[in-house]
Amino acid sequence: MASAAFSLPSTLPTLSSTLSKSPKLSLPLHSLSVPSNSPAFSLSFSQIFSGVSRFHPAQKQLGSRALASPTGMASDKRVFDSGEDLAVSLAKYTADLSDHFANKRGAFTVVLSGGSLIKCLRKLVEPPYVDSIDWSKWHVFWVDERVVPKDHVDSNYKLAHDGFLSQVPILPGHVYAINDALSAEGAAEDYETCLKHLVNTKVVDVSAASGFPKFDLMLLGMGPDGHVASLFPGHPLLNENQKWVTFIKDSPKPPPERITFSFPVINSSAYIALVVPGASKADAVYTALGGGSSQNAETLPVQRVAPEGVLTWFLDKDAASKL
Ligand SMILES: O=C(O)[C@H](O)[C@@H](O)[C@H](O)[C@H](O)COP(=O)(O)O
Repeated sequence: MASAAFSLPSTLPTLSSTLSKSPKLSLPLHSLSVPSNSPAFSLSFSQIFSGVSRFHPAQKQLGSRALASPTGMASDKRVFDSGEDLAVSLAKYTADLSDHFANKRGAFTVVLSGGSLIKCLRKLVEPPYVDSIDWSKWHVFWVDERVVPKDHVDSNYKLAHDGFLSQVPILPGHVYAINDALSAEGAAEDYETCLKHLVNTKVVDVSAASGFPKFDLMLLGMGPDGHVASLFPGHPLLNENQKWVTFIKDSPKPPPERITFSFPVINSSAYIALVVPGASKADAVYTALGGGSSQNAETLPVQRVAPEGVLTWFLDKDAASKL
């Protein structure tokens, strides 16, 4: 993808500034609220999507099978023989969910990670999706963010802006970046406060089961150590069960200061895609999906990903090489 020359606007939107300008959605409230027992949520992944038959013909899918999650909810694993095939499938999956939630609730709340995920979304900025998706319904969040200025090379906002958001017509007021003028603690509190406002105004759904925000689609990457978001192996933040958004100042992956959604928020999602390419992830993938952990081994953070809704793994053949 040729990346257009990009200069960051002098005034970058923050979650707080966005909210102060963003009007409430004008749709009736009932059309925005999707109860957890609605038909859409009781359908299995294969009922909503027709699986392999809906894959792009050019896509070489090596395998897809249903897995049992710790919650008993079926999850799905897709393995592709190239990053290109993975990107094609991920674009179709995301576009289908965008249509689904835009029709059902008049909004589509999407949560991004940093890292290689953004490159994996590259097909969304190309035809047919760049033209067919109703981008005006998208509301974009980050599952974690590094506490750096938004024009810093380590910023997940900048990564997503440069590689994705600047190339599609998502409304600037629907992009919820952190307030980078605050400390890690302050930015986490600010993000949580603003999420509460978005739940109250029905932009973000809420889980009837957990009371935590229920995002429509969470797109997660995974590190070689099995971390997701900024929830790292052995860290006390793994057990955070009150806060929606918390902070870390000793991240083993640089930079050290970050904010992150907690597991209860991650696991209240309607859909989670775990997008995991690369050989460096093969051991953690095997531990999570292949029964690779011994009795004494510590549970990897990724093994705690068990959404209320549907979990789908998008793996390339290198990440799946030990399965
Ligand atoms: O900001 C971050 O660091 C992330 O959100 C992090 O959780 C990332 O998703 C994984 O580390 C995978 O990153 P890669 O896909 O680049 O390996």
